[in-house]
Amino acid sequence: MKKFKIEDVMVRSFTSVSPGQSLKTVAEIMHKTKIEDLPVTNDDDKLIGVITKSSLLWAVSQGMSYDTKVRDLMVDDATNVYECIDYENLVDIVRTTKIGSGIITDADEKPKGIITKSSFMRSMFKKESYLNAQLNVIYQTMYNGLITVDSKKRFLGINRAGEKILHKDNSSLKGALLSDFLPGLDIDRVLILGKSLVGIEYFHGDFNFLCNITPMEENGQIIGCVIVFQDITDLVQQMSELESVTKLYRTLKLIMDNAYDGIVVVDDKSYISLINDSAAQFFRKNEQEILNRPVEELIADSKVREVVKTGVPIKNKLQFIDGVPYVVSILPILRKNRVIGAVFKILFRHLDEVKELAEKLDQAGKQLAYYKDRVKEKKDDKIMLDHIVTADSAFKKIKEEAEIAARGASNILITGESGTGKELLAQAIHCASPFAKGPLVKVNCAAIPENLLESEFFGYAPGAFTGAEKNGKQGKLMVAQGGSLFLDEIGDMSLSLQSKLLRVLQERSFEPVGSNKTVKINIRVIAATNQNLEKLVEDGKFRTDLFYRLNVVGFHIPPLRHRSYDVNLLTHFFLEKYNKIFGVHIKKISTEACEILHRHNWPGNVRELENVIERAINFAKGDVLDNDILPPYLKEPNKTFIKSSPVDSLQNKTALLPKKLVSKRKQYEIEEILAAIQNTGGNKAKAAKLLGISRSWMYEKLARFAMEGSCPGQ
Ligand SMILES: Nc1ncnc2c1ncn2[C@@H]1O[C@H](COP(=O)(O)OP(=O)(O)OP(=O)(O)O)[C@@H](O)[C@H]1O
Repeated sequence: MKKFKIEDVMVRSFTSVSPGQSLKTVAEIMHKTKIEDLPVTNDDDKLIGVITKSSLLWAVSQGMSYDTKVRDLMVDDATNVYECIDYENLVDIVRTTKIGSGIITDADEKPKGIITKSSFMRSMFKKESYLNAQLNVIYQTMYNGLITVDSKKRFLGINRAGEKILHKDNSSLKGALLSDFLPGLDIDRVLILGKSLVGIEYFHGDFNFLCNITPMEENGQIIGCVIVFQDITDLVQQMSELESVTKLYRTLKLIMDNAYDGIVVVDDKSYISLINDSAAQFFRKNEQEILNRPVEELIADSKVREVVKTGVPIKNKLQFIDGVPYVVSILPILRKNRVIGAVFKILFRHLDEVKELAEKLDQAGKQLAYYKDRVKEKKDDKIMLDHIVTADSAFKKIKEEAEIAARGASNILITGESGTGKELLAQAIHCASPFAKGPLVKVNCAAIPENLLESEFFGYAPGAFTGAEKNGKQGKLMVAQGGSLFLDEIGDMSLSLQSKLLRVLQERSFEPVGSNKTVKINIRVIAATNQNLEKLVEDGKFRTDLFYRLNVVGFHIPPLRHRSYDVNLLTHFFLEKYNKIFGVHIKKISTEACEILHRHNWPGNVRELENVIERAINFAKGDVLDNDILPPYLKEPNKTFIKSSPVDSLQNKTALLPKKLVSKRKQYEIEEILAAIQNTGGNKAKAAKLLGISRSWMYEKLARFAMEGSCPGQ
C-alpha cells in the first residue's frame, strides 16, 4: 500500500505574518490566499502562533481598529505538526484541534505548510478512492467467488468469479435476498454472533461449494457479511476419481501379487513401473530397488524394449534365464494406438509341467464335450427335416430319402466331413420316425473316456465293481429304449466294443456289466462319422460286419464347399438366427463380404460358417455386415483353396491333387452359376444376387470358364 506522506495533505503555498503586522494586512492576505489560518513567525522565521479568520471577525465585531497588531489577536498555543508525523497522530490532531488547521513545521520550527480540514478531507477522499480501486482489483481478480450481503441478508455485491460460478450477474441480483440465489446457506451465526465460519460445504443443484463467511463490522455493529466461495464440484469429482484409481491400483497389485506367474510392467521408456511379488522373488530383488529402473537391470537380454518400440507382441517364447528354459510373453500396452508400456510375463512352471497341463486340459475338453452332450440330451427341442436349410440339389435329395428311411426301423449310417450337419440330420430322422415317441440318446464314441465306454453303453448291475454306484446304472442302450441311439464318431469305437455292439444289433438284446440278465431292446441305431469307414474296414480298424449292419441305409452329406448355393442361404439363415438371439438388426451383408464368404473353402463346413456369422454379428456396427468384421483368415486368398478337411479321406485325396480339385470345383461353380441364371429366367443380375456374389465377379467367372472351355454347353 502507498505510504502516507504529509506533503500530500498539506497546503504548501501560504504566507506567514509577523506579530507587528496589522489586521488589515492579514485580512488582505487571507482574502488573496483563501487560507483562513496564517502562521505567525518571529524574526528568525520560527513559528510563534497563528492568526485565524475567526479572531479577525471577532476583532471587527468588537469595533477594533484595522491597525490592531497581529500580536494582540494571535493564538500562541498554535497546533504545530512536525513533518514526520504519522497518519494516526495526524488524524487525532485534526479531530481535536480548536483552530481547524495545523501548521507543519520543520526541525527548526519553521512553518513548511498548513493542513486545513478541507485539505485533509480532500486527501482522505483521494486516499479512499485509491483504496477502493485497489480493493476492487483484488476483489474482481480473485479466483474465488465473493458476495457481500447486508445485515438483512440483502445482496450488496458480487465479483466476476462469483458471477461466473453462479451464472448470475451483478445487475440481476440487485435487491435480491441471499435465499433467492444461495438458498439454504445459513449465515445467521455470522450475523448474530459476529463469528466467522470457515470451510462450510454448501450444495447447490449439481454443484458443491466451499465457503468462508466473515462478518462486516462498523463501530462494533455487524452491518453484513462477506461470503467467499469456491466451486469444488470438479475437485470432489477428481477426488473420487483419484480414489477409484487408487483402489484399482491396489486391486491390480493384489491380483498381480497373487498370480502364480511373474509379472513385470514397464512404461513407454522401458522403465519398470510395477512388479509382482513372484517376479521380485524370482529375480531376488526388492521391489523398491527395482522400480523406476531400466528393464535391462532386471532382465538382461529380454525383448521388452523391442516390444515397447515396435508394439508387436511376443507370445509364449522360450527364454533361458540362468540356464533354465521358461516360457515368456511380452505384450505391448496400447492407448489410442500408441505403445505406452509393456507387460513381461514369465511362466514359472517347468515345461514338462506345461505338457502335463496341456494333456489334462485335453482330457478335460473331452469330458466337457461328453457332459455337454449329456446336457443336450435333456433338451427335447424337436428338429424336423424342414429345419435343415439347403438349396443344394444333392442334399435336398438326401432329405427326401431320409424322410422315407425314417419311417422304417433300419440302422442308418451318416457320413460327411465335420460340421456338415450329420447330427442335425440324425435328429431330424429320429423326429420323423416312429421312434420319435422315445428318446434320442447320443453317444459320442470319441469323447467317452475308454474305461467308461462299456459301462456307459450297457450299464451295470448293483455292486458290479468297486466304485460303482450302489444301485447300479442304466446304460445308454437301456435309456434309448423305444427311441433312437445316435452313435457319433463311430469310427473311433474300439474293436472290442464294436464286437459287443454287433452282438446287440444282431440279437436285439444285451446284458448289463456284472449281470447275467438279458435285456431285450427296441431301438433304432443311427451312426455317424467323418472318417472313411470303408478305408478303416480295409485297414482292419473297423469290423466289416458291423459296417454292413450300420450301413443299411447310408447318407453322405456333401461338404459346404460343394454347396455354394448353401453358403448364401445359410449365411442369411444364421444372420436371422443370431439377430434374434442377440436382439440386433443386421439387415444385409455387403457384396464384398458375400464374395469373401463364397470364395472360402469352408473346411469346418456349416459349423465354421455359423461361427463366422455369430462372431461377425457380435462385432457389426450399424445394420450391414461388412467384410471388415470377417475374420482375417477368410481374406487370405491362397489359403482358401488349400485348406481341406483332414477327415474325409476321399476329399483328402483330391486335396492332394490340386489340379483335379480345382477343375472339379470350377465345374461345380459353373454349374451353379448356370442353374441360377436358369432359375431367374436368364436375369444375370438376379442370378448373381441369388448366389450372393457381385455381377462383375459372376461375369468375370463366366468369361474365364468360357476361355478355358470348362463351361458346359458354352
Ligand atoms: N443345413 C443346415 N441347416 C442349418 N443348420 C445347420 C445345417 N447344417 C449344419 N448346421 C448347424 O451347424 C452346426 C454343426 O452341425 P452338426 O453338429 O450337425 O455337424 P456334424 O456333421 O455332426 O459335425 P461333427 O462331425 O463335428 O459332429 C450345428 O449347429 C448345426 O445346427
